[in-house]
Amino acid sequence: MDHPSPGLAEAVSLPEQRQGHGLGPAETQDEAVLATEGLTWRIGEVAIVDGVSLRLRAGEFLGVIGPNGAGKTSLFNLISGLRAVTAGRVLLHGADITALPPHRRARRGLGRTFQSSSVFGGLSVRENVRLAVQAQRGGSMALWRRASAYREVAERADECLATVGLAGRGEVLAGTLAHGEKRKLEIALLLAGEPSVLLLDEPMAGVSAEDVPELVEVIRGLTAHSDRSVLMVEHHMDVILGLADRLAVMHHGALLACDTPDAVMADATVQEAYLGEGL
Ligand SMILES: Nc1ncnc2c1ncn2[C@@H]1O[C@H](COP(=O)(O)OP(=O)(O)OP(=O)(O)O)[C@@H](O)[C@H]1O
Repeated sequence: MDHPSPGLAEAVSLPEQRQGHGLGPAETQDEAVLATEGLTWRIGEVAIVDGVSLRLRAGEFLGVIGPNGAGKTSLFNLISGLRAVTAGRVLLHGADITALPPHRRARRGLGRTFQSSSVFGGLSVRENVRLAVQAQRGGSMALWRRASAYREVAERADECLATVGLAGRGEVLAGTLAHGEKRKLEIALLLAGEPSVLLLDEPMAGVSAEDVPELVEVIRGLTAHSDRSVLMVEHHMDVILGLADRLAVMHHGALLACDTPDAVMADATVQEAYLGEGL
């Protein structure tokens, strides 16, 4: 997307907002739910993603930042299977999923939101989520012949809506939702797939300033009191600093740093990378 990256200086001066969920440092929780090893995507001679090795732990919130064009969305495309890697591996719960298509990665617990929406505007909010739950549970129309199965699907859909704060909006046509609520619905659709790892690509894009705090709280809730892990690209530094346990910084396709937000912000190489982009 074409938008200005915010400056680090602005971000550093923001108030501390992180609310840890009790995860210890890297050494005490080194079982990665998602790992990339030397992940590389080249177009001709140009490495768009260049040997990125990352580890995401259970319950962890890992933010991905970097100047425009650093390769963040491309990294997500490789992890979710939208693009085939040139080299390297993607591991989910220790299993190599590098060769699997996106829907099979999703079945194994890897959920992704897209910058473009997958919402059916002509259906109600609840109907959208019911369809997603039904798809997760096998999708056959035979499912609906059992009243109890229908009830279970409806209940699970309502749970997903409640989790994202849309409990009272089930009957509204999805196409009429404002950007902020639409993003919440997209997250509810993702939750219907019961993912253990969520990839969120710029969830605040297009959301009005007054809707941002509520959406931030919904996203914060995704890892609170659960083993769910989140990998999130976000340009709003105040938002990502308030959410992330660690930050991965990309620059020219490579991973420049991956550490606690405080350590990353103090890193001279990171500051240079942002300043080098003329910010
Ligand atoms: N299909 C493609 N063909 C050619 N170049 C591409 C393709 N996809 C991405 N690129 C280039 O790769 C680089 C990284 O793009 P990418 O969208 O991954 O960066 P990003 O960090 O997500 O950027 P932004 O923050 O602006 O969204 C950019 O220079 C982009 O133009």
